[in-house]
Amino acid sequence: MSSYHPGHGNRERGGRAGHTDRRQFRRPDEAADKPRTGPLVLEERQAETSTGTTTESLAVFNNPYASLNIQQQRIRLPIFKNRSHILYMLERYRTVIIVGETGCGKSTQVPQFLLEAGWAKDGRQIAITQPRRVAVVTLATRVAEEKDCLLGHDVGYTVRFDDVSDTSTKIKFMTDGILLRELLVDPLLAKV
Ligand SMILES: Nc1ncnc2c1ncn2[C@@H]1O[C@H](COP(=O)(O)OP(=O)(O)OP(=O)(O)O)[C@@H](O)[C@H]1O
Repeated sequence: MSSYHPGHGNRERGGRAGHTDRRQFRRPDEAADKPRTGPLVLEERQAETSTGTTTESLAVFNNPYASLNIQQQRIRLPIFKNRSHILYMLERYRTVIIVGETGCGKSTQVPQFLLEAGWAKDGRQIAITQPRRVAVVTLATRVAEEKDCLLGHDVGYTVRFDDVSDTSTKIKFMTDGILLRELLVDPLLAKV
């Protein structure tokens, strides 16, 4: 994975028509034996689910802090300096809307702030929805990497036909459709 440059903000979907000047990133060697976390999983799953070629659905992250360790990368994200404000607002109000530029850390950091503040105690889960399954898998993989845990244990995800979580999962990413399905079984989302 050392040759893969995860990124800050600029997410490029490969195959964008007319976009010729984007940076070239080397893809991980598919033949290599790699752990079940990190961008390789994303690529595998995109390849499985993509209706087009793999190149068309490749997600690339450009990260200026890639040389730092993952915790140093976390604290450099713009959202980090608002951590206490966000936790305070979430304690005080039932609904909080967070607006921030793309890549500032909303999807990957807020769930971890909540976990660190004890919101996943007593068997409760922190659920994060995304409209697309690719985003679900990417984010879960990244957060598992940041938490230094195996994907599917403390951090997991559920998309249709693919449940990578267990009963101990504390941060779970899912598609909107999966949350709706869970609402049918548990209308009050008692565990979330
Ligand atoms: N799969 C990944 N691989 C490498 N780096 C990642 C990955 N996912 C996120 N990051 C890094 O974490 C940072 C925060 O990403 P995050 O998805 O939390 O931002 P966001 O504010 O939710 O963006 P958006 O509004 O586009 O959803 C990114 O800028 C990027 O540097």
